[in-house]
Amino acid sequence: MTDDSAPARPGLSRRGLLGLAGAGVVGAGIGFGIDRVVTPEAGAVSGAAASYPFYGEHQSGIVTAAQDRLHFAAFDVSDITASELEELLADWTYAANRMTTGLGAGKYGPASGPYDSPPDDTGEALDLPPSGLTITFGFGPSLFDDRFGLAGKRPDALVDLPHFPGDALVDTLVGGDLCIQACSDDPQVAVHAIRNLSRIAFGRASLRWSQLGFGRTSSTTRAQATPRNLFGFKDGTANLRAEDAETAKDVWVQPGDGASWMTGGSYLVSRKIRMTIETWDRTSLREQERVVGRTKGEGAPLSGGTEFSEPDFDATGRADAPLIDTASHVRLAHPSMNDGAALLRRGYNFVDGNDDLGRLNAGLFFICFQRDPRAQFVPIQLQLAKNDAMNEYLRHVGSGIFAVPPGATADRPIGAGLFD
Ligand SMILES: C=CC1=C(C)c2cc3[nH]c(cc4nc(cc5[nH]c(cc1n2)c(C)c5CCC(=O)O)C(CCC(=O)O)=C4C)c(C)c3C=C
Ligand SMILES: [Fe+2]
Repeated sequence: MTDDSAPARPGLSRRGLLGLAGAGVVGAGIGFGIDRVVTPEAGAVSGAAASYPFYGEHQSGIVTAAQDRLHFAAFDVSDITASELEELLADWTYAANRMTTGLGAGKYGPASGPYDSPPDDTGEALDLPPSGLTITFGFGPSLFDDRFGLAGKRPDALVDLPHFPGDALVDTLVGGDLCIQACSDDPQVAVHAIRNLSRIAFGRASLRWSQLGFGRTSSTTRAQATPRNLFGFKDGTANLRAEDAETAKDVWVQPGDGASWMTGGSYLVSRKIRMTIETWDRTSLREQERVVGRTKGEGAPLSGGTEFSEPDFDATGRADAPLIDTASHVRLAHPSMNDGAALLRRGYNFVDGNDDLGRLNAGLFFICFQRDPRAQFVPIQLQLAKNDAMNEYLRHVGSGIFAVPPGATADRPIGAGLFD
């Protein structure tokens, strides 16, 4: 469908224009013909046609019903100026807004526009509906060093994560100046989004590391059934949910929390966690359930009840032993063990081929959102890293922390508050 109705880019740079159209010259008025179909009512339809608005008070992809696929990317910003960084964020905003409605990244589309220039969209999503695509942007601690004059804008909550006991982080899987989380129910749509945003960034930011995920490992709304992780257990049962009134205070940065440009934003922590599934698969069901603290079939707490029953950590069985083991994951991650702290989890399973020993390189790409990582992810992970029986089957190899600013509007691109 012909489209030129997307909101104009605020202050579009010549450089950005070139990036969006590839490396060539953009000719005015040529070839507005081929693009994808706009979904009429964002969020009102489900399935492949589902579409969530990019613009809004908060970024989408946080409390949005978790989609089934992920492409996550961390970028390093090149040797550019602060105003070129601002232009990059404006160009990303423009393209992200289009792609989440099912349009191509640029106004011409993959098979139109100036014939002697590269197309402004790569084309692999041309015939595909938006499939619930959300694109969520974040800023890593390193963005606030001395390169862009942003040191004074670094929120106190955007801490450098401490070294946790047992961490086996690999340098090439850690950090990043910027991140983009693309989620969709169609893997090709998520990959198309990251590919095009990366293409638009050419010369301004480059990929540092990236991760594909399949199979969500959380539910973020009450309507969603609980999925399973690669240990075969239901994951996401006790997650924060979009509909619950208390979720907002645990997820969104509130006025007075610190850096005012982050009000309405959130903090994302990512951990690439390798799961030694071959060892797990040789472990008895009794031991698997002891480690998790829930039943494998129903996902009910070992203290009894059904999936959504509250765990009773005081309940005891034979010889007065606690029914939910003191080292079980569920007990140690529970708010009652962590000063009331809770997380909105939004992770994905991954399998990245196999290692030299013939074991699947599999695990969970853990993502969580929160109002303040100093009071949420850090203490919970410290507790787990020290005491969790699950550690025997886990290895944390990648890590990232990012400030996720509030949502953009048609005239205020993502991260505009950094440059006020
Ligand atoms: C620091 C936070 C967490 C990490 C890292 C983490 C890794 C991890 N978790 C599972 C599997 C399950 N986790 C479950 C519950 C759960 N996990 C965390 C936090 C982290 N998990 C929290 C806060 C909770 C909820 C605790 C509660 O309030 O009851 C469960 C049980 C089902 C559920 O509630 O989701 C499973 C199963 C894996 C495999 C893993 C690393 C690979
Ligand atoms: Fe967990």
